[in-house]
Amino acid sequence: MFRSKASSLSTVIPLMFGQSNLACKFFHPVIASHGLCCHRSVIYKQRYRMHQLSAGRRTINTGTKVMAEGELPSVLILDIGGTHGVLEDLAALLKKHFHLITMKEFLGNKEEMRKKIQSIFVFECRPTIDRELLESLPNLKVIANSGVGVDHLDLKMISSFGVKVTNTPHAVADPTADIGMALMLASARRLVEGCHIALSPDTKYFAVDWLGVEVTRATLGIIGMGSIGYKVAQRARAFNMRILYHNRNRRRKEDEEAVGAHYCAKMEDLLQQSDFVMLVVNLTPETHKLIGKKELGLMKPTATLINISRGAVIDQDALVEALQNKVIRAAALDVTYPEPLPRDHPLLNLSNVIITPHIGTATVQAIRMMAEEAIANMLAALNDQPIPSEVFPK
Ligand SMILES: O=C(O)C(=O)CO
Repeated sequence: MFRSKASSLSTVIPLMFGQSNLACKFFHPVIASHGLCCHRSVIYKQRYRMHQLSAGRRTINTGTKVMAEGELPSVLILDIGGTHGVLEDLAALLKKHFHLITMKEFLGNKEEMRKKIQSIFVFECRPTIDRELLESLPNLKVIANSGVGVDHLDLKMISSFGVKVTNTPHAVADPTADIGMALMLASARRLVEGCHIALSPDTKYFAVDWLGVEVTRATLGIIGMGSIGYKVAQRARAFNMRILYHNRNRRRKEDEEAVGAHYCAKMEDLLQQSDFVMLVVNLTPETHKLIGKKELGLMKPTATLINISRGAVIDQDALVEALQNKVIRAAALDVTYPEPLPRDHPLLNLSNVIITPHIGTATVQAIRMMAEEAIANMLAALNDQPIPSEVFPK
């Protein structure tokens, strides 16, 4: 069922583009101070205004109509609802542009709300969207995912409803690369074990009994050299690491030289040479269980596997076996499948494993920046403007 692109928002016409950041900051210092610069009139009238949003290196222009408060386009929020300060902050940001409808409100008053909803904001990468929900929203135009990975969304099915999907690649790159580095360092230096020892009542211990390994000058193999992988390489360079990478497409020579990264056309070569292997690929049918028994067997027995992409990129049973049999030294995982792991999962009982609960983007700054990126995407989609970060089905 394809929906006509001419929606109830067909009256929304962008009039003017190109205002400077400075002018935007002048008009809206509060928003500008958070990295997003947005010129928004305080007078809610049927007038047309231009919004310029910029965060970091990005500058996104979206034309949007400034609407009466009660006429703001409605956005259905999946998985927000908490009372935590950050989420309230995020909701406040969204409320500047949208009328917010929580899933609970929607389910309690479906008939009344169905036709109003033009966009869905997916908070965190977990909640999925099914056919039934899409069928119930005749005016839905865009699903804005906060986060880069959209493997939890059926892009083909969503697109068959004429609905666009967007993500937030800019907001996630730095914090996710930071988590990759944090896991690599924590695993190398056995930080979690050290912390437990320091906290235990018996503080008589000998560091020589649990020596770590050094990250400095070691070889790091990055599998997946997109923007997050590249940010990891930039950080690793500061540790004088030898950097190898494997990617579908080789990066430009200038990019390689800037971080001193060497391309491995064969993933096997990278696995054999690396002291640390970091997974930073998207989860796709091609990368599902990319690292299994054979690949783990190619790694050095002293090597550490770090996963900041998606749990299903690793064959988890093969990983448990490899860790139990010391085929590799250790693993540090921000992602698993399922999330969270059942309490009796063997990965939770291995001393050479560190697991964090998918916190790549769990920072105050990233949550805000993801919301800003998602807002820019939604406004562009609703105004039939070029969408800064649209994701297409393959
Ligand atoms: O952005 C995403 O998809 C993440 O999972 C970040 O950790």
